[in-house]
Amino acid sequence: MTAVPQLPAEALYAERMSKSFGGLKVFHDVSFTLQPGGLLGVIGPNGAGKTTMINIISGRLAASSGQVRLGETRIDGRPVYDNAGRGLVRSFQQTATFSGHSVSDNLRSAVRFARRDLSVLERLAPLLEQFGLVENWNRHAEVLPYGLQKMLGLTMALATQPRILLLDEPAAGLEKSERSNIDAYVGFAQREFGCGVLLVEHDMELIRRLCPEVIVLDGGRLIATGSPDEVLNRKDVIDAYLGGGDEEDGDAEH
Ligand SMILES: Nc1ncnc2c1ncn2[C@@H]1O[C@H](COP(=O)(O)OP(=O)(O)OP(=O)(O)O)[C@@H](O)[C@H]1O
Repeated sequence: MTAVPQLPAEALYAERMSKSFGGLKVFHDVSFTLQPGGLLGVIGPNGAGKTTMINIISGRLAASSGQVRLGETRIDGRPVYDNAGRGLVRSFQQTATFSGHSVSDNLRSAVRFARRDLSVLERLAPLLEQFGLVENWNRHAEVLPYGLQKMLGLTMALATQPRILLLDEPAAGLEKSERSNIDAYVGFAQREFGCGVLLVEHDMELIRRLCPEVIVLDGGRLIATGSPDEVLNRKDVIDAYLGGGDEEDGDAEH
């Protein structure tokens, strides 16, 4: 196998990102920086704009104004496979695996999508073993239990050998007992690939465990930045959650 070239470690810059759908402005002037190897949590009630933000950063949507850069390169609105080749990938809230294809084929597809070398799968071996994907190597993705499908989707994101990883509610749909897999996954991504991780999540226990810093979105605006304990004690953040009626999993307690 040929050696996999290491992509440069570059920071992700969101600069006054805004997004409108027709006359509806859903995202307003949001700016932040994610350093290489860093971990930034993103929280906010339902409809706050978290998924829209990931759609813009991953290239699926162009910002209406402002921009997103990876190092010096503007990436919002660029083809998703282009950004994956550059080392930026996202995971999906729901599972995003190919039905009718084995675990092995799904992972190989992810490698090919980002134009990487298959040797990257060797680097993933400890994680594949830990999640129970090795013992299901030749089974079709759709017959796996939901939690395993979710971990396959997340591991496919890592198979693109990313430097910036955008995680859209990785714990959604997982049993409480399965959620420590997300801790292991994020730790592995940072250690093995030096990933900068943007973690969108409703599970506040997970956010508190993993994230030194979070940003809070509400109504498409960035309303707070700080440590999870700092922001979750702020009145405007508490009001945003109470107003938003987000009671998913009962996790947004303060
Ligand atoms: N393609 C679209 N056209 C019109 N409005 C949209 C579109 N996509 C998202 N929106 C609106 O943008 C706002 C933000 O939605 P988004 O899905 O980004 O929120 P979210 O914070 O991810 O919510 P959740 O936590 O429920 O996943 C919502 O009001 C939504 O209805």
